[in-house]
Amino acid sequence: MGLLALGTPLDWPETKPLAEHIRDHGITQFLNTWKRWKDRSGEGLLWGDEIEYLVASVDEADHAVRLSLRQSEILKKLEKVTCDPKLAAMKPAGSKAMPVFHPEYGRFMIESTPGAPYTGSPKDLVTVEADMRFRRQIIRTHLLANELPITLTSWPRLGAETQFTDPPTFAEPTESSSRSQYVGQLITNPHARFPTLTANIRQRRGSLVDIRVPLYIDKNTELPEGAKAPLSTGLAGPAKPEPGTPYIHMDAMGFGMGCCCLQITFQAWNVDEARQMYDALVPVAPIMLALTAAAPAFRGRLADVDARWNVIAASVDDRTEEERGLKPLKDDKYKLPKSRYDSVSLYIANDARNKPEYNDISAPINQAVRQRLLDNGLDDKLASHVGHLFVRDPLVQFSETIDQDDVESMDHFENIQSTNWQTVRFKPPPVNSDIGWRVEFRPMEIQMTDFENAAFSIFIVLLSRAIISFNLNFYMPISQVDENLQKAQQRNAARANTFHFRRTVFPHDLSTYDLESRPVTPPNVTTPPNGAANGTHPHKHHHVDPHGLANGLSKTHLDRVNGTTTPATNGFANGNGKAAANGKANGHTPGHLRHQSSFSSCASLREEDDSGPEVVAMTLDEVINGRSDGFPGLMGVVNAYLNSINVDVVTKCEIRRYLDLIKMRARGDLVTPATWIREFITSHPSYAHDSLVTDDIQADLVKAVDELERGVRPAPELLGEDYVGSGPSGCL
Ligand SMILES: Nc1ncnc2c1ncn2[C@@H]1O[C@H](COP(=O)(O)OP(=O)(O)OP(=O)(O)O)[C@@H](O)[C@H]1O
Ligand SMILES: N[C@@H](CCC(=O)O)C(=O)O
Ligand SMILES: N[C@@H](CS)C(=O)O
Repeated sequence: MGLLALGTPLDWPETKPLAEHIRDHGITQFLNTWKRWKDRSGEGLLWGDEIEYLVASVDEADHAVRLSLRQSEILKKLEKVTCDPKLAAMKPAGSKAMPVFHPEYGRFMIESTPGAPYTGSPKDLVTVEADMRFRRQIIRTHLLANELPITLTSWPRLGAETQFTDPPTFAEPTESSSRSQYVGQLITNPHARFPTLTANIRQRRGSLVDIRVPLYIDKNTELPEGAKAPLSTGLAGPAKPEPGTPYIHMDAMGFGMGCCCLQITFQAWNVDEARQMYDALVPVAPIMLALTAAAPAFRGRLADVDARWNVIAASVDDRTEEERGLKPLKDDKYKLPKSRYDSVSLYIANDARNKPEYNDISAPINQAVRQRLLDNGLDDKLASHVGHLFVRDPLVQFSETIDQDDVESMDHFENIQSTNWQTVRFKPPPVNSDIGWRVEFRPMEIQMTDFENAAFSIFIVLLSRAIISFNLNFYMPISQVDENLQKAQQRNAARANTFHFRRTVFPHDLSTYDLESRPVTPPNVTTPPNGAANGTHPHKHHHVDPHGLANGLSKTHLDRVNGTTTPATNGFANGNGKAAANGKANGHTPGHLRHQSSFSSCASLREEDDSGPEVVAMTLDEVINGRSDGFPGLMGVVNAYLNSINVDVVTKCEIRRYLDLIKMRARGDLVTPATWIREFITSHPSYAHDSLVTDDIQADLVKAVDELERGVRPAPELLGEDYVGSGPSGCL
């Protein structure tokens, strides 16, 4: 969630003339931070998740479930959680502090974060689910008896024809900040930031936002009025629906920013590591969007997409007609190919592997900003990144904070930064804090259970460790990443689509990797007792061992990175290539997903074959679980990382439960939440094959989602046979 300052918000005509002042001081603030932090190392990996919830209000008499608008009252209660001794006594053993709850855009939304960031130690990773469940439990106990905390990405009937909020709200097309014909002011968090963002986006754009999602056509679907009309404006990115495609229309920021996601923020050792991690995660973002897809319905209708991304992109699209290329540039400065909420357009690492040809899409840059940063000693890649963010205008400014102390504040910088909602965010250190350079991973959709939310968080954290430890190379042209982001949202993308991905990811020339200059073993990971470790290895090593250990890395390479390697004996991967093939894990896989689980999907890794094209089309299964040509898959590199560190047996078993979910979903053995929700809707007795999600269907869906989360409703096709809600994992 962005900057929540207090004050008197300015409307768009008042904000616009301040844009240059805000940008100018924003850059001064960034430079002050840069000077303080450019050579400084932080404490290494600390990370945290953000979980967004919708609060549902059940009306048994009407057989309807609506969005509860009691965000403020609920948050007021949740603020006191830290000092409630009864709740403190219930805190899970692994959680370091009581959780924190935050407001979000929708007046029906709550966000939670852990009270203190986690480390990357495997023991810490396995506490994440309990912490998430604790947070949900706390919310649950602060709701009314008929309210439920639900982690659905999109509320199917937001903005639909019959009442969808509790208390009832009505569209006020001449009054509300969005001017929507479907939703009223009261769906928006009343904090000045949110109505002001909404109104200023609309005013800057010069019209209401215009969101068009392809409609899922069933045999009795009545085509909406205008279905045959050509689309004049619409979604960011290349995969717009063709003219005449029937679509679901939405016209307010709340349709997008009222969606929920799962975000992960990592702290890096230093700025270079943050830039490296950012770049590596850019191509991973669409993959994880496809794998977590959970939004098949909007405004009471089934969509022909499975994910929220384009909806939010269009919901905050403040570009004028000139900027959107509909008119020649006259009053505006830039033609802007993307909305403020969209995919990353530039890689930023100062790395020889970040080649110009990978930055192959139009990414307008504020050249004055770029030049100022260059003049102050920044390199071109970072200067261009900031210059690219700073083509945008500020959207929310308070009259009290126009003049700031540029040494003590980052607010003007954050004003622009926090309204550039990209798939990955590079976050400079805050002022007056020990927090260092961070990277936020933002594409994932929220999952219905905390088991899944924990699984995806843990997977991404482990992937980030693998990226850093092995200096992985995921670079591919950004145009192909963008194509993937569009494909990721298509219906059934996880199972049916292919995605561009790089085939060779391990560094073949390690001379690009300066092992001497920094520690590469994350500080919170147990260093093997006999390990020399920590990046002080003197040798240069140039090739991945053709004989390939279980994990696809040469022994020498692992020795360099970790001080030692014991893949065959540490009980993780088994090196014989059989576990993945026969579907059985290392002889002992108790608990959840037991029937099909295997920890070491990397077991059959071979030497990467670097002949042939760099980037190829892969199924999601291949991107995650690897290919027979030696591409290890994202799971392969995660396993290789885990093989390279010491982890006790119980912790390994716990981690395996989470990784198995990812592996099996990628393989298509388990469905995505979007598929599960779509099937629930289309097989509901009240569904008339007309694409409509009625109150009746939504009521049953929301109850089912709650039951699923609590573990009282089995859904083996989504969660595996052994999912037990908050019950025991079977690993002890
Ligand atoms: N030093 C740290 N390093 C990494 N993550 C941290 C650190 N401190 C807190 N976090 C985690 O970062 C996550 C986001 O917190 P933060 O306060 O940055 O949110 P935010 O400013 O609202 O983010 P955004 O608006 O970019 O989504 C939380 O999960 C929090 O636990
Ligand atoms: N809820 C938004 C993210 C909001 C934010 O940037 O904090 C999403 O689903 O992506
Ligand atoms: N919560 C997001 C979207 S409105 C922000 O504050 O930036």
